Amino acid sequence: MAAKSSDLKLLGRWFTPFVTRAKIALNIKGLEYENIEEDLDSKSDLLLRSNPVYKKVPVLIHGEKSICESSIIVEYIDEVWSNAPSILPQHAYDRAIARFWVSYFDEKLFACMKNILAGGEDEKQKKPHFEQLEEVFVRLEEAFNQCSDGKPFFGGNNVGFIDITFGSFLPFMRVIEELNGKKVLVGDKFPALANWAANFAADSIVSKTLPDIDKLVLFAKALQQKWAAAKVAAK
Ligand SMILES: N[C@@H](CCC(=O)N[C@@H](CS)C(=O)NCC(=O)O)C(=O)O
Repeated sequence: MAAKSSDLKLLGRWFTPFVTRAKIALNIKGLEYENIEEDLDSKSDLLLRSNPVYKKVPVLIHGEKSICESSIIVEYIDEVWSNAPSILPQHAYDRAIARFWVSYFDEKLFACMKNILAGGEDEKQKKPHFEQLEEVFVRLEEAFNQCSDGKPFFGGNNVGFIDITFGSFLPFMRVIEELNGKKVLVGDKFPALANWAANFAADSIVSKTLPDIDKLVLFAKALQQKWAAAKVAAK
């Protein structure tokens, strides 16, 4: 099904990995869409009407219909525009495995990364979260070797569902590395993942969709200051 840009609107915010997921999926399918930047401190009526339950971005508006939650948006895009390249695997079991890892990223990986960022300069507070991050990477290194079958991506030769959802967190991973002065996704510990990350970032569609790291570092520093001020005010 072809889509005109007037048919598709994406309510988002440039820095969020959840929005990046939707953008990569739209770009993989070659779909034109209107990108609407939301002010999350003063949400638009359109966002509040389109996602009345969570009031979060991303929301994909297709014609008159709203689709919420980033992984559901990616699945929706893949189902509606089912032309190649496919984002989800062809076989039901492989799709189940991909959904398992996508939910793992949201449960575990996102929490670790958020806790590290929230830790600011406090090394003691951040230590257990860095340890958890390493555990997550150990699991994902294994998962990559099982899913990729010797190919460059979790999805095989092309960027797929796991690649999009995990890979959208990579810019924030780089920010964590930059702010903490150390590499976390390192080739000597996680050779398959480090290689995957390089392939993912170099993909022609992904590379033009990921947010700028320098801009993201500035954003993360401002966010840390905001969190620190809120903590002081709450004492
Ligand atoms: N589970 C959601 C998470 C989306 C999310 O957390 N969005 C954040 C930006 S990163 C948001 O809109 N926050 C606004 C708010 O919480 O008020 C998804 O996958 O789409």
